[in-house]
Amino acid sequence: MGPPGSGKGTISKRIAQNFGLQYLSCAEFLQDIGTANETEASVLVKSYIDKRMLVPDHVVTGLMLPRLEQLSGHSWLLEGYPRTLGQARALNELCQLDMVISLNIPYETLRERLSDKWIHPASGRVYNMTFNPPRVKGKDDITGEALVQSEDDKPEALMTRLRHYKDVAKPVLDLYKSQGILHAFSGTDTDRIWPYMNSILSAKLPAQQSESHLPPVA
Ligand SMILES: Nc1nc2c(ncn2[C@@H]2O[C@H](COP(=O)(O)OP(=O)(O)OP(=O)(O)O)[C@@H](O)[C@H]2O)c(=O)[nH]1
Ligand SMILES: Nc1ncnc2c1ncn2[C@@H]1O[C@H](COP(=O)(O)OP(=O)(O)O)[C@@H](O)[C@H]1O
Repeated sequence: MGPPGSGKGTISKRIAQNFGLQYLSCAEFLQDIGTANETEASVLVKSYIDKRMLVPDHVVTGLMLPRLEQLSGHSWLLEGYPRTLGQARALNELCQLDMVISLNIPYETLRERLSDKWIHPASGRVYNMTFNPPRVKGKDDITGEALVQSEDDKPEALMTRLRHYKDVAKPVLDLYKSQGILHAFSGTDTDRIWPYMNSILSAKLPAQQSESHLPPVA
């Protein structure tokens, strides 16, 4: 968990790779559904994503939980789910989480990072012009296509997203704190947070697993 731009995607991929976990990003999963063949669910999901609103709890949960059930027998890392108390309660019904990670990053750092963030819309690949720049300025490393900046990452939009994040996340963080599974990390640099996170995860997680690919979306 963490506010927009806190580095959830960046650090999740690092964790999944280092510990051999199946990685599932809720936003990417919903994006794939929204762009898949037209079904009732895909149209609904797309309509919320396009309005930059959270997909209603019962819809996102109805999609995520069966996906997680497909991963039973694997160890996984979820990014961006649960985001609301309703989603957290639904997930609790399915399984007991081992650990919840929360990133506390100062506002000024978020603002600076996001003003420097560029994405490749078709794949969702994310770049930062100082932290992880593309090989060729303005172009995606894999396809060579143009990178764009999101309206959502401009300072005015960021303030609104941040306020919204705090309101929605607080009860979820409180729940996980009461369960004793919340680990919060504060800092301004992913690379400085990483060694602490790595040592806590190393103490909790069994030896690395070898899996690296998710089973395909059904
Ligand atoms: N300068 C700098 N940029 C970073 C650091 N960690 C991540 N970034 C960049 O900051 C931006 C946000 O990182 P993400 O991993 O996309 O963060 P997120 O929390 O998943 O963001 P949302 O998808 O907006 O919720 C990206 O452009 C990253 O490349 C860091 O330590 N320093
Ligand atoms: N857990 C979730 N619950 C509901 N909707 C979600 C969830 N995760 C992602 N989404 C949908 O996917 C979109 C993109 O998510 P994300 O990349 O995390 O960006 P944002 O920070 O704008 O929410 C959201 O605007 C929302 O429509």
